[in-house]
Amino acid sequence: MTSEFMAKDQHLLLLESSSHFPLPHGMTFSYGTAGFRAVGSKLPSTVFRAGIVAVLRSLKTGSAVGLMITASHNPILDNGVKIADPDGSMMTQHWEPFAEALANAPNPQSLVELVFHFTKEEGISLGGGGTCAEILLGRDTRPTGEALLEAAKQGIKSIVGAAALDMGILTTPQLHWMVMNKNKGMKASESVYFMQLSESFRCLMDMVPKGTRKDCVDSRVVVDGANGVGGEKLEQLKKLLIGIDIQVRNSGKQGEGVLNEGVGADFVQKEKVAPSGFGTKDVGERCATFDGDADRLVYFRISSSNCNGIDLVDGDKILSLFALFIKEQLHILNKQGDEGTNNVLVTRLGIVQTAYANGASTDFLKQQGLEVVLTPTGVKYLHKKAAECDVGIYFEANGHGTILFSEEYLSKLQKKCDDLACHSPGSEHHKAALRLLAVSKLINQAVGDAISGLLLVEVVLQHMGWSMQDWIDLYNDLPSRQLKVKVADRTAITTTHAETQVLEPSGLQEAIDSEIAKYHKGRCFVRPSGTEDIIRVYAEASSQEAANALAKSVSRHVDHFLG
Ligand SMILES: CC(=O)N[C@H]1[C@@H](OP(=O)(O)O)O[C@H](CO)[C@@H](O)[C@@H]1O
Ligand SMILES: [Mg+2]
Repeated sequence: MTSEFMAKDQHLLLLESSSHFPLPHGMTFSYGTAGFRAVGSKLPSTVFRAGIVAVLRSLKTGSAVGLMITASHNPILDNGVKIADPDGSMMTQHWEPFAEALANAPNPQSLVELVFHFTKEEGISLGGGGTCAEILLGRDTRPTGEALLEAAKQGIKSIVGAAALDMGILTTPQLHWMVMNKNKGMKASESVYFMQLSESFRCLMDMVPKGTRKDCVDSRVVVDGANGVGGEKLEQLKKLLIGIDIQVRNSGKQGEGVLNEGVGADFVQKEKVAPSGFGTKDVGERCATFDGDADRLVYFRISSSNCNGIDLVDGDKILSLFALFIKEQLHILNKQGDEGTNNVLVTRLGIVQTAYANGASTDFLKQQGLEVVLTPTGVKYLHKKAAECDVGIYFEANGHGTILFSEEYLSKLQKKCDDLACHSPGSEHHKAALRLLAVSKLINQAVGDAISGLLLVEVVLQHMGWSMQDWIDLYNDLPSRQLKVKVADRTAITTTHAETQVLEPSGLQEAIDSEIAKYHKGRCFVRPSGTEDIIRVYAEASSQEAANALAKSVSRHVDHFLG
Protein backbone atom coordinates (compact mmCIF):
# COMPACT_ATOMS: atom_id res chain seq x y z
CA MET A 1 0.00 0.00 0.00
CA THR A 2 1.42 3.43 -0.88
CA SER A 3 1.29 6.11 1.81
CA GLU A 4 -0.87 8.21 -0.51
CA PHE A 5 -3.38 5.38 -0.70
CA MET A 6 -3.31 4.93 3.05
CA ALA A 7 -3.97 8.64 3.62
CA LYS A 8 -6.93 8.43 1.26
CA ASP A 9 -8.23 5.42 3.12
CA GLN A 10 -7.88 7.24 6.39
CA HIS A 11 -9.66 10.26 4.96
CA LEU A 12 -12.65 8.15 3.89
CA LEU A 13 -12.77 6.26 7.17
CA LEU A 14 -12.87 9.49 9.19
CA LEU A 15 -15.49 11.03 6.90
CA GLU A 16 -17.72 7.99 7.15
CA SER A 17 -17.48 7.41 10.89
CA SER A 18 -17.80 11.06 11.89
CA SER A 19 -21.01 11.35 9.83
CA HIS A 20 -22.63 9.14 12.53
CA PHE A 21 -21.77 11.69 15.22
CA PRO A 22 -23.10 15.08 14.10
CA LEU A 23 -22.55 18.17 16.24
CA PRO A 24 -25.76 18.87 18.21
CA HIS A 25 -27.54 21.91 16.87
CA GLY A 26 -26.71 25.24 18.51
CA MET A 27 -24.12 23.87 20.93
CA THR A 28 -20.54 24.98 21.50
CA PHE A 29 -18.13 22.92 23.56
CA SER A 30 -15.12 24.20 25.44
CA TYR A 31 -12.26 22.26 26.99
CA GLY A 32 -12.60 23.89 30.41
CA THR A 33 -10.62 23.48 33.60
CA ALA A 34 -11.24 19.71 33.47
CA GLY A 35 -12.26 18.68 29.94
CA PHE A 36 -15.65 18.88 28.20
CA ARG A 37 -18.83 18.82 30.22
CA ALA A 38 -22.51 19.02 29.24
CA VAL A 39 -25.78 17.12 29.50
CA GLY A 40 -24.74 13.54 28.76
CA SER A 41 -27.23 13.00 25.94
CA LYS A 42 -25.63 15.89 24.01
CA LEU A 43 -22.11 14.52 24.24
CA PRO A 44 -21.72 11.61 21.77
CA SER A 45 -20.12 13.79 19.10
CA THR A 46 -17.77 15.38 21.64
CA VAL A 47 -16.68 12.04 23.07
CA PHE A 48 -16.25 10.56 19.57
CA ARG A 49 -13.97 13.48 18.73
CA ALA A 50 -12.13 13.25 22.05
CA GLY A 51 -11.42 9.64 21.06
CA ILE A 52 -9.68 10.96 17.93
CA VAL A 53 -7.67 13.51 19.96
CA ALA A 54 -6.59 10.74 22.35
CA VAL A 55 -5.35 8.60 19.44
CA LEU A 56 -3.37 11.50 17.99
CA ARG A 57 -1.88 12.22 21.40
CA SER A 58 -0.87 8.58 21.69
CA LEU A 59 0.67 8.63 18.20
CA LYS A 60 2.52 11.84 18.98
CA THR A 61 3.99 10.57 22.25
CA GLY A 62 4.43 6.92 21.24
CA SER A 63 2.77 5.93 24.54
CA ALA A 64 -0.60 4.89 25.88
CA VAL A 65 -2.98 7.70 26.89
CA GLY A 66 -6.23 7.69 28.85
CA LEU A 67 -9.76 8.82 28.12
CA MET A 68 -12.10 9.18 31.07
CA ILE A 69 -15.86 9.64 30.78
CA THR A 70 -17.12 11.47 33.86
CA ALA A 71 -18.62 14.75 35.00
CA SER A 72 -17.18 14.53 38.52
CA HIS A 73 -19.46 16.36 40.97
CA ASN A 74 -21.98 17.55 38.36
CA PRO A 75 -25.60 16.29 38.44
CA ILE A 76 -26.26 12.73 37.31
CA LEU A 77 -27.60 13.64 33.87
CA ASP A 78 -24.44 15.56 32.98
CA ASN A 79 -21.40 13.82 31.66
CA GLY A 80 -17.98 14.76 30.38
CA VAL A 81 -14.74 13.58 28.90
CA LYS A 82 -11.09 14.30 29.63
CA ILE A 83 -7.80 12.96 28.36
CA ALA A 84 -4.85 11.78 30.45
CA ASP A 85 -1.32 12.21 29.12
CA PRO A 86 1.20 9.31 29.16
CA ASP A 87 2.52 10.21 32.63
CA GLY A 88 -1.04 10.07 33.98
CA SER A 89 -1.41 13.83 34.35
CA MET A 90 -3.95 16.01 32.49
CA MET A 91 -3.48 16.35 28.74
CA THR A 92 -0.96 19.06 27.88
CA GLN A 93 -2.64 22.47 27.69
CA HIS A 94 -0.93 23.06 24.40
CA TRP A 95 -3.40 20.61 22.76
CA GLU A 96 -6.56 22.05 24.30
CA PRO A 97 -7.25 24.51 21.44
CA PHE A 98 -7.14 21.64 18.92
CA ALA A 99 -9.40 19.46 21.08
CA GLU A 100 -11.83 22.35 21.29
CA ALA A 101 -11.73 23.12 17.56
CA LEU A 102 -12.35 19.46 16.74
CA ALA A 103 -15.24 19.23 19.21
CA ASN A 104 -16.89 22.16 17.42
CA ALA A 105 -16.17 21.15 13.81
CA PRO A 106 -19.52 21.78 12.09
CA ASN A 107 -19.43 18.83 9.65
CA PRO A 108 -17.39 15.72 8.75
CA GLN A 109 -15.46 17.51 6.01
CA SER A 110 -14.20 20.26 8.30
CA LEU A 111 -13.43 17.66 10.98
CA VAL A 112 -11.24 15.74 8.55
CA GLU A 113 -9.50 18.94 7.43
CA LEU A 114 -8.74 19.87 11.02
CA VAL A 115 -7.30 16.43 11.74
CA PHE A 116 -5.09 16.44 8.65
CA HIS A 117 -3.92 20.00 9.21
CA PHE A 118 -3.10 19.38 12.86
CA THR A 119 -1.30 16.08 12.28
CA LYS A 120 0.83 17.74 9.61
CA GLU A 121 1.68 20.58 11.96
CA GLU A 122 2.58 18.16 14.76
CA GLY A 123 4.48 15.76 12.50
CA ILE A 124 2.13 12.84 13.21
CA SER A 125 1.84 10.32 10.41
CA LEU A 126 -1.59 8.87 9.80
CA GLY A 127 -2.66 5.78 7.93
CA GLY A 128 -1.31 2.87 9.98
CA GLY A 129 2.21 2.51 8.60
CA GLY A 130 3.27 0.29 11.50
CA THR A 131 2.66 2.88 14.24
CA CYS A 132 -0.11 2.05 16.64
CA ALA A 133 -1.88 3.98 19.32
CA GLU A 134 -3.27 2.67 22.57
CA ILE A 135 -6.06 4.30 24.54
CA LEU A 136 -7.15 3.19 28.01
CA LEU A 137 -10.84 3.91 28.55
CA GLY A 138 -12.65 4.42 31.82
CA ARG A 139 -16.06 5.67 32.86
CA ASP A 140 -17.92 6.39 36.07
CA THR A 141 -21.40 5.14 36.99
CA ARG A 142 -23.50 7.69 35.08
CA PRO A 143 -26.38 6.30 33.01
CA THR A 144 -25.08 7.91 29.81
CA GLY A 145 -21.62 6.42 30.34
CA GLU A 146 -22.14 3.25 28.34
CA ALA A 147 -23.35 4.99 25.17
CA LEU A 148 -20.55 7.55 25.44
CA LEU A 149 -18.00 4.80 25.85
CA GLU A 150 -19.23 3.37 22.56
CA ALA A 151 -18.83 6.82 20.94
CA ALA A 152 -15.24 6.97 22.24
CA LYS A 153 -14.51 3.53 20.79
CA GLN A 154 -15.89 4.63 17.41
CA GLY A 155 -13.71 7.73 17.48
CA ILE A 156 -10.65 5.63 18.28
CA LYS A 157 -11.48 3.11 15.55
CA SER A 158 -11.72 5.90 13.01
CA ILE A 159 -7.92 6.28 13.04
CA VAL A 160 -6.11 3.39 11.41
CA GLY A 161 -3.90 1.39 13.78
CA ALA A 162 -5.46 2.55 17.05
CA ALA A 163 -6.55 0.18 19.80
CA ALA A 164 -9.00 0.87 22.64
CA LEU A 165 -8.59 -0.93 25.93
CA ASP A 166 -11.76 -0.76 28.00
CA MET A 167 -10.71 -0.74 31.66
CA GLY A 168 -14.33 -0.69 32.87
CA ILE A 169 -16.07 1.42 35.50
CA LEU A 170 -13.35 3.28 37.41
CA THR A 171 -12.66 6.32 39.52
CA THR A 172 -10.88 9.07 37.56
CA PRO A 173 -7.66 8.63 39.58
CA GLN A 174 -7.66 4.88 38.94
CA LEU A 175 -7.60 5.48 35.20
CA HIS A 176 -4.83 8.09 35.47
CA TRP A 177 -2.84 5.67 37.65
CA MET A 178 -3.28 2.87 35.11
CA VAL A 179 -2.03 5.06 32.26
CA MET A 180 1.02 6.07 34.29
CA ASN A 181 1.82 2.48 35.27
CA LYS A 182 1.29 1.08 31.80
CA ASN A 183 3.79 3.56 30.37
CA LYS A 184 6.32 2.64 33.04
CA GLY A 185 6.04 -0.97 31.86
CA MET A 186 4.23 -1.96 35.05
CA LYS A 187 0.96 -3.84 35.51
CA ALA A 188 -2.04 -1.56 35.20
CA SER A 189 -4.99 -3.58 36.47
CA GLU A 190 -7.42 -2.66 39.23
CA SER A 191 -6.28 -5.57 41.35
CA VAL A 192 -2.69 -4.29 41.24
CA TYR A 193 -3.96 -0.83 42.21
CA PHE A 194 -5.79 -2.30 45.22
CA MET A 195 -2.78 -4.43 46.11
CA GLN A 196 -0.37 -1.47 45.98
CA LEU A 197 -2.64 0.66 48.16
CA SER A 198 -3.36 -2.03 50.73
CA GLU A 199 0.28 -3.11 51.01
CA SER A 200 1.72 0.37 51.38
CA PHE A 201 -1.03 1.18 53.89
CA ARG A 202 -0.14 -1.92 55.90
CA CYS A 203 3.53 -1.01 55.79
CA LEU A 204 2.79 2.46 57.22
CA MET A 205 0.43 1.06 59.86
CA ASP A 206 3.07 -1.45 60.95
CA MET A 207 5.48 1.44 61.52
CA VAL A 208 3.15 3.58 63.64
CA PRO A 209 5.38 4.35 66.65
CA LYS A 210 4.57 2.36 69.75
CA GLY A 211 3.53 4.25 72.81
CA THR A 212 1.99 7.26 71.04
CA ARG A 213 -1.57 8.11 71.88
CA LYS A 214 -2.67 5.86 69.05
CA ASP A 215 -4.81 3.77 71.33
CA CYS A 216 -7.08 6.76 71.79
CA VAL A 217 -7.30 7.39 68.06
CA ASP A 218 -10.43 5.82 66.77
CA SER A 219 -9.72 3.52 63.84
CA ARG A 220 -13.24 4.09 62.58
CA VAL A 221 -14.08 6.43 59.73
CA VAL A 222 -17.46 6.87 58.06
CA VAL A 223 -17.22 7.68 54.35
CA ASP A 224 -19.80 9.31 52.10
CA GLY A 225 -19.28 7.85 48.61
CA ALA A 226 -21.47 10.51 46.91
CA ASN A 227 -23.52 7.62 45.45
CA GLY A 228 -20.76 7.34 42.90
CA VAL A 229 -18.00 5.05 41.80
CA GLY A 230 -15.68 5.81 44.75
CA GLY A 231 -17.98 4.24 47.34
CA GLU A 232 -18.17 0.96 45.41
CA LYS A 233 -14.41 0.82 44.98
CA LEU A 234 -13.77 1.57 48.63
CA GLU A 235 -16.12 -1.30 49.58
CA GLN A 236 -13.91 -3.62 47.53
CA LEU A 237 -10.62 -2.25 48.81
CA LYS A 238 -11.59 -2.27 52.48
CA LYS A 239 -11.67 -6.08 52.45
CA LEU A 240 -7.88 -5.98 51.99
CA LEU A 241 -7.21 -3.47 54.77
CA ILE A 242 -6.15 -4.27 58.31
CA GLY A 243 -6.27 -1.91 61.28
CA ILE A 244 -8.96 0.40 59.97
CA ASP A 245 -12.72 0.26 60.29
CA ILE A 246 -14.28 1.90 57.24
CA GLN A 247 -18.01 2.29 57.00
CA VAL A 248 -19.20 3.37 53.55
CA ARG A 249 -22.50 5.18 53.10
CA ASN A 250 -24.02 6.47 49.87
CA SER A 251 -22.04 3.84 48.02
CA GLY A 252 -24.24 4.08 44.94
CA LYS A 253 -26.08 0.83 45.60
CA GLN A 254 -29.59 0.64 44.18
CA GLY A 255 -32.00 2.66 46.30
CA GLU A 256 -29.38 4.47 48.38
CA GLY A 257 -29.71 7.77 46.57
CA VAL A 258 -28.80 9.74 43.49
CA LEU A 259 -25.23 10.53 42.41
CA ASN A 260 -24.06 13.86 43.88
CA GLU A 261 -27.58 14.79 45.05
CA GLY A 262 -27.24 16.26 48.54
CA VAL A 263 -24.07 14.21 48.97
CA GLY A 264 -20.39 14.35 48.09
CA ALA A 265 -17.30 16.45 48.68
CA ASP A 266 -18.38 19.41 46.55
CA PHE A 267 -21.75 19.65 48.28
CA VAL A 268 -20.30 19.32 51.79
CA GLN A 269 -17.46 21.78 51.18
CA LYS A 270 -19.62 24.42 49.49
CA GLU A 271 -22.77 24.17 51.63
CA LYS A 272 -20.91 23.34 54.87
CA VAL A 273 -23.60 20.83 55.83
CA ALA A 274 -23.61 17.06 56.37
CA PRO A 275 -24.46 14.88 53.37
CA SER A 276 -27.71 12.97 53.22
CA GLY A 277 -27.57 9.72 55.18
CA PHE A 278 -25.59 11.38 58.00
CA GLY A 279 -27.21 12.83 61.09
CA THR A 280 -27.40 12.99 64.83
CA LYS A 281 -26.21 9.38 65.18
CA ASP A 282 -22.87 10.49 63.76
CA VAL A 283 -22.17 13.42 66.09
CA GLY A 284 -18.46 13.47 66.92
CA GLU A 285 -17.52 10.73 64.39
CA ARG A 286 -14.64 11.21 61.97
CA CYS A 287 -16.36 11.41 58.59
CA ALA A 288 -15.00 11.83 55.06
CA THR A 289 -16.62 12.50 51.74
CA PHE A 290 -15.64 11.86 48.09
CA ASP A 291 -16.91 13.56 44.97
CA GLY A 292 -18.68 11.64 42.18
CA ASP A 293 -15.51 10.39 40.46
CA ALA A 294 -13.48 10.14 43.69
CA ASP A 295 -10.70 12.59 42.94
CA ARG A 296 -11.67 14.95 45.77
CA LEU A 297 -11.63 14.30 49.48
CA VAL A 298 -12.68 16.41 52.44
CA TYR A 299 -13.34 15.44 56.04
CA PHE A 300 -16.04 16.70 58.38
CA ARG A 301 -17.50 16.17 61.82
CA ILE A 302 -21.11 16.74 62.78
CA SER A 303 -20.68 19.19 65.60
CA SER A 304 -23.93 19.12 67.54
CA SER A 305 -27.00 16.96 67.71
CA ASN A 306 -29.52 19.73 67.32
CA CYS A 307 -28.36 21.30 64.08
CA ASN A 308 -26.93 20.29 60.75
CA GLY A 309 -23.69 22.19 61.39
CA ILE A 310 -20.34 20.59 60.63
CA ASP A 311 -16.68 21.21 61.33
CA LEU A 312 -15.17 21.08 57.87
CA VAL A 313 -11.63 19.78 57.36
CA ASP A 314 -10.89 20.86 53.82
CA GLY A 315 -8.08 20.26 51.33
CA ASP A 316 -5.92 22.91 53.06
CA LYS A 317 -6.00 20.99 56.33
CA ILE A 318 -5.36 17.66 54.62
CA LEU A 319 -2.36 19.30 52.96
CA SER A 320 -1.16 20.66 56.31
CA LEU A 321 -1.40 17.20 57.90
CA PHE A 322 0.57 15.61 55.07
CA ALA A 323 3.15 18.40 55.08
CA LEU A 324 3.82 18.01 58.81
CA PHE A 325 4.20 14.25 58.46
CA ILE A 326 6.56 14.42 55.48
CA LYS A 327 8.60 17.17 57.13
CA GLU A 328 8.91 15.08 60.29
CA GLN A 329 10.06 12.01 58.38
CA LEU A 330 12.63 14.05 56.44
CA HIS A 331 13.89 15.49 59.69
CA ILE A 332 14.34 12.01 61.21
CA LEU A 333 15.96 10.72 58.05
CA ASN A 334 18.56 13.47 58.07
CA LYS A 335 19.19 13.65 61.81
CA GLN A 336 22.82 13.11 62.79
CA GLY A 337 23.53 10.23 65.14
CA ASP A 338 26.16 10.43 67.93
CA GLU A 339 28.90 9.64 65.44
CA GLY A 340 27.64 12.29 63.03
CA THR A 341 28.00 9.95 60.07
CA ASN A 342 24.55 10.14 58.55
CA ASN A 343 24.67 11.40 54.95
CA VAL A 344 22.07 14.09 54.50
CA LEU A 345 19.62 13.48 51.68
CA VAL A 346 19.08 17.01 50.43
CA THR A 347 15.35 17.37 49.77
CA ARG A 348 13.48 20.29 48.30
CA LEU A 349 10.03 20.02 49.84
CA GLY A 350 7.53 22.38 48.22
CA ILE A 351 3.91 23.19 48.98
CA VAL A 352 1.55 24.37 46.23
CA GLN A 353 -1.79 26.06 46.82
CA THR A 354 -4.10 28.41 44.94
CA ALA A 355 -5.38 31.79 46.07
CA TYR A 356 -8.52 30.01 47.35
CA ALA A 357 -6.46 28.37 50.10
CA ASN A 358 -7.55 29.79 53.42
CA GLY A 359 -5.03 32.46 54.48
CA ALA A 360 -4.70 30.80 57.89
CA SER A 361 -3.44 27.61 56.22
CA THR A 362 -0.81 29.47 54.20
CA ASP A 363 0.36 31.32 57.33
CA PHE A 364 0.48 28.05 59.25
CA LEU A 365 2.56 26.31 56.58
CA LYS A 366 4.98 29.23 56.35
CA GLN A 367 5.34 29.28 60.14
CA GLN A 368 6.42 25.65 59.87
CA GLY A 369 9.28 26.86 57.68
CA LEU A 370 7.77 25.40 54.52
CA GLU A 371 8.11 26.91 51.07
CA VAL A 372 4.64 27.77 49.76
CA VAL A 373 3.89 28.71 46.14
CA LEU A 374 0.55 29.83 44.69
CA THR A 375 -0.57 28.93 41.16
CA PRO A 376 -3.67 29.74 39.15
CA THR A 377 -6.77 27.60 39.82
CA GLY A 378 -6.88 24.12 38.29
CA VAL A 379 -5.02 20.92 39.02
CA LYS A 380 -3.07 21.16 35.79
CA TYR A 381 -1.24 24.22 37.18
CA LEU A 382 -0.70 22.90 40.69
CA HIS A 383 0.55 19.52 39.52
CA LYS A 384 3.10 21.03 37.18
CA LYS A 385 4.49 23.27 39.90
CA ALA A 386 4.66 20.50 42.50
CA ALA A 387 6.53 18.31 40.00
CA GLU A 388 9.42 20.83 40.07
CA CYS A 389 10.29 19.79 43.65
CA ASP A 390 11.88 16.61 45.02
CA VAL A 391 8.74 16.20 47.06
CA GLY A 392 5.84 18.49 46.12
CA ILE A 393 2.52 18.55 47.96
CA TYR A 394 -0.41 20.27 46.32
CA PHE A 395 -4.05 20.69 47.25
CA GLU A 396 -6.97 22.84 46.24
CA ALA A 397 -9.18 23.90 49.15
CA ASN A 398 -11.94 21.74 47.64
CA GLY A 399 -9.96 18.57 48.36
CA HIS A 400 -8.19 17.77 45.13
CA GLY A 401 -4.50 17.12 45.64
CA THR A 402 -1.65 14.68 46.06
CA ILE A 403 2.04 14.33 46.91
CA LEU A 404 4.57 14.04 44.09
CA PHE A 405 8.02 12.46 44.46
CA SER A 406 10.40 13.06 41.56
CA GLU A 407 11.83 9.92 39.94
CA GLU A 408 15.37 11.09 40.62
CA TYR A 409 14.63 11.72 44.27
CA LEU A 410 12.89 8.36 44.69
CA SER A 411 15.92 6.50 43.40
CA LYS A 412 18.19 8.40 45.85
CA LEU A 413 15.76 7.64 48.65
CA GLN A 414 15.65 3.97 47.69
CA LYS A 415 19.44 3.86 47.71
CA LYS A 416 19.62 5.51 51.11
CA CYS A 417 17.03 3.08 52.42
CA ASP A 418 19.06 0.12 51.09
CA ASP A 419 22.20 1.50 52.80
CA LEU A 420 20.35 1.92 56.08
CA ALA A 421 18.95 -1.61 55.77
CA CYS A 422 22.58 -2.82 55.65
CA HIS A 423 24.12 -0.60 58.31
CA SER A 424 21.34 0.20 60.76
CA PRO A 425 18.30 -1.95 60.07
CA GLY A 426 15.28 -1.04 62.16
CA SER A 427 16.78 2.33 63.17
CA GLU A 428 14.66 5.46 63.25
CA HIS A 429 16.45 6.63 60.08
CA HIS A 430 15.66 3.39 58.33
CA LYS A 431 12.01 3.54 59.36
CA ALA A 432 11.70 7.13 58.13
CA ALA A 433 13.07 6.09 54.72
CA LEU A 434 10.69 3.15 54.59
CA ARG A 435 7.76 5.37 55.52
CA LEU A 436 8.57 7.91 52.81
CA LEU A 437 8.86 5.14 50.22
CA ALA A 438 5.55 3.68 51.37
CA VAL A 439 3.88 7.11 51.07
CA SER A 440 5.12 7.38 47.48
CA LYS A 441 3.32 4.10 46.72
CA LEU A 442 0.18 4.77 48.72
CA ILE A 443 -0.48 8.24 47.37
CA ASN A 444 -1.44 8.42 43.69
CA GLN A 445 1.48 9.98 41.78
CA ALA A 446 -0.66 10.67 38.72
CA VAL A 447 -3.44 12.83 40.15
CA GLY A 448 -5.40 13.57 43.35
CA ASP A 449 -7.13 10.41 44.55
CA ALA A 450 -9.78 10.41 47.30
CA ILE A 451 -9.26 6.73 48.15
CA SER A 452 -5.49 6.82 48.53
CA GLY A 453 -5.73 10.25 50.23
CA LEU A 454 -8.19 8.82 52.76
CA LEU A 455 -5.83 5.96 53.62
CA LEU A 456 -2.91 8.32 54.06
CA VAL A 457 -4.91 10.64 56.33
CA GLU A 458 -6.01 7.70 58.44
CA VAL A 459 -2.53 6.30 58.93
CA VAL A 460 -0.97 9.73 59.58
CA LEU A 461 -3.56 10.43 62.29
CA GLN A 462 -2.65 7.09 63.88
CA HIS A 463 1.05 7.92 63.54
CA MET A 464 0.64 11.34 65.18
CA GLY A 465 -1.73 9.96 67.79
CA TRP A 466 -4.16 12.68 66.83
CA SER A 467 -7.90 12.79 67.30
CA MET A 468 -10.13 14.64 64.85
CA GLN A 469 -10.12 17.54 67.34
CA ASP A 470 -6.31 17.72 67.35
CA TRP A 471 -6.39 17.93 63.57
CA ILE A 472 -9.11 20.59 63.55
CA ASP A 473 -7.09 22.61 66.09
CA LEU A 474 -3.99 22.84 63.84
CA TYR A 475 -5.13 26.36 62.99
CA ASN A 476 -8.41 28.27 62.82
CA ASP A 477 -9.69 29.03 59.33
CA LEU A 478 -10.24 32.69 58.63
CA PRO A 479 -13.90 33.45 57.86
CA SER A 480 -14.40 33.56 54.11
CA ARG A 481 -17.11 34.16 51.54
CA GLN A 482 -17.35 33.22 47.88
CA LEU A 483 -19.80 34.89 45.52
CA LYS A 484 -20.57 34.51 41.82
CA VAL A 485 -21.27 37.54 39.63
CA LYS A 486 -22.96 37.15 36.27
CA VAL A 487 -21.50 39.57 33.72
CA ALA A 488 -21.88 40.18 29.99
CA ASP A 489 -18.39 38.94 29.11
CA ARG A 490 -16.31 37.26 31.79
CA THR A 491 -13.19 37.24 29.61
CA ALA A 492 -13.05 41.03 30.05
CA ILE A 493 -11.29 40.37 33.37
CA THR A 494 -7.66 39.35 33.08
CA THR A 495 -5.49 38.65 36.10
CA THR A 496 -1.88 38.21 37.16
CA HIS A 497 0.08 36.98 40.22
CA ALA A 498 -1.72 33.64 40.45
CA GLU A 499 -5.04 35.38 39.79
CA THR A 500 -4.76 37.60 42.88
CA GLN A 501 -4.46 40.92 40.97
CA VAL A 502 -6.68 42.27 38.20
CA LEU A 503 -4.93 43.62 35.10
CA GLU A 504 -8.01 44.49 33.06
CA PRO A 505 -10.30 46.41 33.20
CA SER A 506 -8.11 49.18 34.49
CA GLY A 507 -9.25 50.75 37.74
CA LEU A 508 -10.93 47.60 39.09
CA GLN A 509 -7.91 46.48 41.15
CA GLU A 510 -7.68 49.96 42.76
CA ALA A 511 -11.36 49.71 43.68
CA ILE A 512 -10.81 46.26 45.22
CA ASP A 513 -7.76 47.51 47.14
CA SER A 514 -9.73 50.38 48.62
CA GLU A 515 -12.38 47.93 49.89
CA ILE A 516 -9.78 45.53 51.33
CA ALA A 517 -8.18 48.39 53.26
CA LYS A 518 -11.40 48.82 55.25
CA TYR A 519 -11.17 45.36 56.86
CA HIS A 520 -8.88 43.81 59.44
CA LYS A 521 -7.07 40.85 57.83
CA GLY A 522 -8.99 41.60 54.63
CA ARG A 523 -8.05 39.71 51.46
CA CYS A 524 -10.07 39.61 48.29
CA PHE A 525 -9.61 38.68 44.63
CA VAL A 526 -11.77 38.17 41.57
CA ARG A 527 -11.30 35.93 38.50
CA PRO A 528 -13.34 34.51 35.67
CA SER A 529 -14.34 30.88 36.34
CA GLY A 530 -12.94 28.27 33.96
CA THR A 531 -15.97 26.01 34.35
CA GLU A 532 -18.96 28.38 34.64
CA ASP A 533 -19.98 31.55 32.87
CA ILE A 534 -19.44 33.78 35.91
CA ILE A 535 -16.87 35.85 37.79
CA ARG A 536 -15.87 34.40 41.17
CA VAL A 537 -15.32 36.76 44.09
CA TYR A 538 -13.40 35.42 47.10
CA ALA A 539 -13.07 37.39 50.32
CA GLU A 540 -11.54 36.72 53.72
CA ALA A 541 -11.53 38.82 56.87
CA SER A 542 -11.31 38.48 60.63
CA SER A 543 -15.07 38.00 61.08
CA GLN A 544 -17.76 36.32 58.98
CA GLU A 545 -19.74 39.58 58.76
CA ALA A 546 -16.67 41.41 57.49
CA ALA A 547 -15.88 38.68 54.91
CA ASN A 548 -19.50 38.81 53.70
CA ALA A 549 -19.45 42.59 53.45
CA LEU A 550 -16.10 42.66 51.63
CA ALA A 551 -17.28 40.06 49.08
CA LYS A 552 -20.48 41.99 48.56
CA SER A 553 -18.89 45.37 48.01
CA VAL A 554 -16.31 43.95 45.61
CA SER A 555 -19.10 42.16 43.70
CA ARG A 556 -20.76 45.55 43.25
CA HIS A 557 -17.56 46.94 41.76
CA VAL A 558 -17.32 43.96 39.38
CA ASP A 559 -20.90 44.53 38.35
CA HIS A 560 -20.27 48.24 37.90
CA PHE A 561 -17.16 47.70 35.74
CA LEU A 562 -18.55 44.82 33.64
CA GLY A 563 -22.25 44.37 34.30
C1 LIG B 1 -12.92 27.91 43.27
C2 LIG B 1 -13.00 26.51 42.83
O1 LIG B 1 -13.26 25.61 43.64
N1 LIG B 1 -12.75 26.28 41.53
C3 LIG B 1 -12.80 24.93 40.96
C4 LIG B 1 -13.49 24.98 39.60
O2 LIG B 1 -12.76 25.83 38.73
P1 LIG B 1 -13.24 27.31 38.27
O3 LIG B 1 -12.28 27.65 37.18
O4 LIG B 1 -13.12 28.15 39.49
O5 LIG B 1 -14.66 27.19 37.84
O6 LIG B 1 -13.52 23.66 39.05
C5 LIG B 1 -12.22 23.12 38.81
C6 LIG B 1 -12.40 21.76 38.14
O7 LIG B 1 -13.07 20.86 38.95
C7 LIG B 1 -11.43 23.03 40.11
O8 LIG B 1 -10.14 22.56 39.83
C8 LIG B 1 -11.39 24.40 40.77
O9 LIG B 1 -10.78 24.32 42.02
MG1 LIG C 1 -13.93 15.06 40.59
